[in-house]
Amino acid sequence: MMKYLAILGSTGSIGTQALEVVQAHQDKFRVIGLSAGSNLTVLKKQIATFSPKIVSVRSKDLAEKLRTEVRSDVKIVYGEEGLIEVATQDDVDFVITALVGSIGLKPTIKAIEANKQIGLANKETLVSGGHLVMELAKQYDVPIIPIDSEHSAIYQSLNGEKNTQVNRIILTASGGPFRNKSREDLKNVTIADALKHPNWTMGAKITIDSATMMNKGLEVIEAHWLFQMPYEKIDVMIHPESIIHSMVEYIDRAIIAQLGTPDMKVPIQYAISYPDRLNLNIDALDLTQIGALHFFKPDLERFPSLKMAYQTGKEGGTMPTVLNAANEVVVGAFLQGKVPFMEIESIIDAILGQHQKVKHPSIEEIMEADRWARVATSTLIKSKGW
Ligand SMILES: NC(=O)C1=CN([C@@H]2O[C@H](COP(=O)(O)OP(=O)(O)OC[C@H]3O[C@@H](n4cnc5c(N)ncnc54)[C@H](OP(=O)(O)O)[C@@H]3O)[C@@H](O)[C@H]2O)C=CC1
Ligand SMILES: CC(=O)[C@@H](O)[C@H](O)COP(=O)(O)O
Ligand SMILES: [Mn+2]
Repeated sequence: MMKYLAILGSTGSIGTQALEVVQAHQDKFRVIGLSAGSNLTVLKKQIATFSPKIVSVRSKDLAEKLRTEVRSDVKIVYGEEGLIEVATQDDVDFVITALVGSIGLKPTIKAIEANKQIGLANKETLVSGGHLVMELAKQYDVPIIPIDSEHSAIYQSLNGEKNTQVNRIILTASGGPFRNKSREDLKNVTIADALKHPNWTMGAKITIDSATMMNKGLEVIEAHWLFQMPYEKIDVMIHPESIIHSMVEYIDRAIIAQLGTPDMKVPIQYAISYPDRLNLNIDALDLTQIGALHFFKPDLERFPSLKMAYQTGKEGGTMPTVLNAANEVVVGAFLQGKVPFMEIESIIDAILGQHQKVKHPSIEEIMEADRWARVATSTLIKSKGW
């Protein structure tokens, strides 16, 4: 049966790979909606190839510019309302959320309320408002199928098993580009160094998160919500080769893992075609070529972001919302050369310390905490004068 898709963040790393999968399986998928931020060059090519009915861009100006450059039968919308309109189109069955940042939260909520299935790459949505998203998904009986590679691996390893039989979830982490650097070495790293992920080619924000290991911290919170697991049952293991994408240990101590070459097309195809799988024209994993896989315990003093995410996740309420928003702002500032790499964590820690937690936040309180954290983080960065 044909599946009708909307892709939020179609011009990014996940969005473009999702479209590659779709293009190779045109008999199964039809693209109804796309959304970009400001990359009109890529978006125009996607419009020409996939003929969506509706596309959204970041701002009114960009929407007006695009309107003069594409076919008049494509509806062009913009901003958060535009994202929501794309995600809730009547004929869409499945929404791929591949936006970066908590901007994805509201459109995801609206898509669930419109009974759309969700393929979720946008982890910040669950970090910021995980309790709301999961409650709604349950209420509307809408599946949230992870695209993040670790969570897809867990989803695949859990397939058919009961949650109550799980002893722990083991998230693997590459350790990022600075896995072997001391805190002292980190004082001299550059933006270019931080953007060199050892195993994955991804968008800039998640690549910096991998370098601080905040990515793994966000993924711990993401796993807590997706799999309804207490934090005590979520472990992180450094695995530099990124071949085992994550594993589940059951109460009988059996461990089930998902392995593969690091290629996001695997979790993307799994999410969009679940419960079936699609043929992918990618390299097969040859363990005899790899020879050895390695595993280490993460050093939480060496990677304070991971420790901070566990603590913040356990505190709950609006604390993870603030962690996420502060991280988004400070990573953006790092990428503009305004914050030294070593100070990313101290800024987030300071903002968490200033926040008055709301225990059981509504969507409005989540949005307010997100706004507050963004202003507080920008103000703190400016005051430092780096
Ligand atoms: N890349 C990867 O391999 C993986 C990514 N993820 C997660 O997937 C999500 C996407 O990551 P990735 O693809 O790497 O990110 P990219 O930065 O490559 O892409 C982000 C997408 O979001 C769009 N966008 C950004 N800001 C806005 C905005 N304000 N309004 C509308 N659109 C916006 C961008 O548009 P434009 O470029 O046109 O401005 C782009 O289409 C993240 O949450 C990430 O953590 C998870 C696992 C792996
Ligand atoms: C591909 C993917 O899912 C990323 O989240 C990746 O796992 C990042 O690598 P790290 O393990 O270095 O955070
Ligand atoms: Mn991941």
